[in-house]
This record gives sequence, structure tokens and C-alpha cells, in this order.
Amino acid sequence: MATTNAPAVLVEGLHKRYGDKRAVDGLDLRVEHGEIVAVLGPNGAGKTTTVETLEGFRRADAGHVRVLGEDPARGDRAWRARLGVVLQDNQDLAEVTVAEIVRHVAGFYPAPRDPETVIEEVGLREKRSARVRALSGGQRRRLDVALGIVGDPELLFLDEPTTGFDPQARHAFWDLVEGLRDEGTTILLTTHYLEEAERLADRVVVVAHGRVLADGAPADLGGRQARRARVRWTVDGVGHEEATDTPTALVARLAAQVGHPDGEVPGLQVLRPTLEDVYLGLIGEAAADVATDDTPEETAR
Ligand SMILES: Nc1ncnc2c1ncn2[C@@H]1O[C@H](COP(=O)(O)OP(=O)(O)OP(=O)(O)O)[C@@H](O)[C@H]1O
Repeated sequence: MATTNAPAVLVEGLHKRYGDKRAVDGLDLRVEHGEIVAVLGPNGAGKTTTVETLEGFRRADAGHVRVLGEDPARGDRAWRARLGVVLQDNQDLAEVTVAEIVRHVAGFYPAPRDPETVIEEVGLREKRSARVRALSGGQRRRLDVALGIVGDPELLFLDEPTTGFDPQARHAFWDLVEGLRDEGTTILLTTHYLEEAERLADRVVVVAHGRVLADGAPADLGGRQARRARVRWTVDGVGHEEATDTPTALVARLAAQVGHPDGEVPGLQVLRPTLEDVYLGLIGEAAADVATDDTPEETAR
């Protein structure tokens, strides 16, 4: 067991190639115990390759990797039992029922959660006797989540967990993840949903071309809080906009100058860059850098 203050996940200088494709290219990552970290990045950024290396399913070409104090390439059964894994694609389980497979998987773990409670938590109670092949895509994904958490893991990997969920199921899943966090579970999640990262993550790591572009709390990633606000308003139906570091002062001035008798400023909006704005800016800059980078690998395609 890891008894030191070592982080739950430590990755330094991870490299992984497929042929001449550099899928992961010097990636660093640290996840502290009890933290939820979201890894964001475009398709092909290297997220799944990284996560599957941490899970012990792929071998790194180079780099230092420790997961719950162990090298995943050497992780034994006891180490694996401390992990929960929700993969992007799961093997076919078509003919078994939901309750059967959750009970079955629980049997692999020394101290599993109660299978019926887990089925309920992921919202599959009414489907507990349904065969897996009869589940919808979103229900199937919920079953994947159930199988990932039934072992009561210390560290849970969620690879795009809510793909295919309807909005209600997504919100229910977020509540579930927050409940796990409150119980002390450490969670590393990949997602394409910025709203999901913003809601769940203590820290967001943006990855592109196998490298980390930015790492920070969702609220101030990429200096988000330090960015200027844009204030919009209308006068006689004509829109105005001004960028400012002091939006409160500007709004007070507008209220005095162009506000209605009750002080209201028509069409008033104060806009800060969203996490999505910051994310798209980072990814755009990285794409521009690659376009001007004439390494043989990039020009060969
Ligand atoms: N088994 C493989 N063989 C060859 N190339 C691979 C293999 N797995 C991944 N790749 C390539 O490595 C790169 C990184 O893929 P990876 O699946 O890690 O990206 P990702 O960030 O998880 O993408 P997505 O958001 O689409 O899931 C991609 O260019 C992909 O085509």
C-alpha cells in the first residue's frame, strides 16, 4: 500500500509512439489523493493512450509512471483491485443481465460496494433484469460506470464517461461522481464536455499533440480570471461594447450616463471568457505551432 505522501498518479516525461506517430510526447501529470482531475484535448491528443498506460493496459516507451505508488507495467492483482476503470469501449456482454454482470464483477474485488446499490446509483434499477444487448447506448454507458465503481476503488479512471448520456442522465452522473469524491475517491477523467470539466474537476489539464498545454483550476485556467471583461449595452437600440479591467466601475458610469430613471442599463451584459473560450484558444495556438513546425513526422502526412 502507498503509505507516503506520494500523489495518486505521477507521470513524468511519458512517451508513446505507434510506428512513427508520436501519440504521447513528453507528458507530465500529477493527481493528488482525493482530487478530481479532468484531461481535456482534441481527438487524437493522446488522452486515452495516457490513461491506458496508467491502467497498465499499454506500455510506455519512456517516462516515469507511478499509480498508487506502483509502476503500472508491474502492477499485481492487489494493486489492480484498488483501481476502477471505465474504458471508452467495453467488451461484449450481450447475453448476461445487468444485475448478473454487476454481481459477477463485484466478485473480483476484496471489498466491493453492494451491487444492487450501485445499479440504483447509476439509474439502472428498472433495467436490472434486462440483458445487456437490450440496453440503449446511454444505459450501456451507465453499466460501464457501474462496473467501474462496484469494486469501491481508491482511484477511478473515467474515459469519456458521459458520451451518449441525455442531459438528465449526465446531471445524475455528475451527482454520483461528486458523491464518490466526497467519500474520498480520487478520479481522473477524460472528457470532451467543458461543462463537465467545469462542474466536476478540481483541476483541468489540457493536452494536445501528446503534451500538456495548460494545467490549472477551471476558474483560472490560462489566466482566465485575469482576462479583461467585455461589457455590452445598448443606447437607442444601437449596441455598444467595451473591454475593461474594471467592469464594475464601467457599469456604474453607464448607469449614471445612459441608464433609465430606475438605473437599469438597456441590454447590459458583462462577459468573461468561458472555459470553452480559453480551451479553444489554447488548442488553436497549439495547432498553429504544429503547422509551422517542420518535423519529419508532421510533414510526412
Ligand atoms: N493502437 C494504435 N495504433 C496506432 N495508432 C494509435 C493507436 N491508438 C492510438 N493511436 C493514435 O495515437 C494518437 C493518440 O490517440 P488517443 O486515442 O490516445 O487520443 P485521444 O486523445 O484519446 O483521442 P479521442 O479524444 O479521439 O478519444 C492518435 O493519433 C491515434 O490515431
